[in-house]
Amino acid sequence: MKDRIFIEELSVFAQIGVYDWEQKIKQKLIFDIEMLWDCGLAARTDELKYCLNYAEVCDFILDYVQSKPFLLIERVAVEVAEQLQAKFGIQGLRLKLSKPGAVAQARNVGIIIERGTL
Ligand SMILES: Nc1nc2c(c(=O)[nH]1)N=C([C@H](O)[C@@H](O)CO)CN2
Repeated sequence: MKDRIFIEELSVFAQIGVYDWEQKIKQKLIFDIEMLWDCGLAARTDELKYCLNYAEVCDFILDYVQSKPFLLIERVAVEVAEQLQAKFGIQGLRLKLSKPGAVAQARNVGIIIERGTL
């Protein structure tokens, strides 16, 4: 089974950064996520309750990342991945977290993590 639900360029404004000035502002983070999910039952029944609801996943990420301050993007990425696996029963995922404003000379910087089997 290789089915995946994906989310591209989910933007959230977060209190994120290691410097004092960064904790006084909000900065944009962008999530790109692929989540392993067997879509067979949802496809056969056409019922929302059997799918991995990408809208619910997005709402959860927005609430979680806006709920508290973070220093490192590593912490955001790993915590969100662990929360998604536990809350939604996702066996495997790939999560890319971008902080596009962090380095003026770079178009983008960030982290990519994988958990479970993909
Ligand atoms: N690997 C990381 N490197 C850096 C991080 C980070 O979260 N992970 N953060 C910063 C600063 O907060 C930076 O974004 C300010 O411009 C530096 N390096």
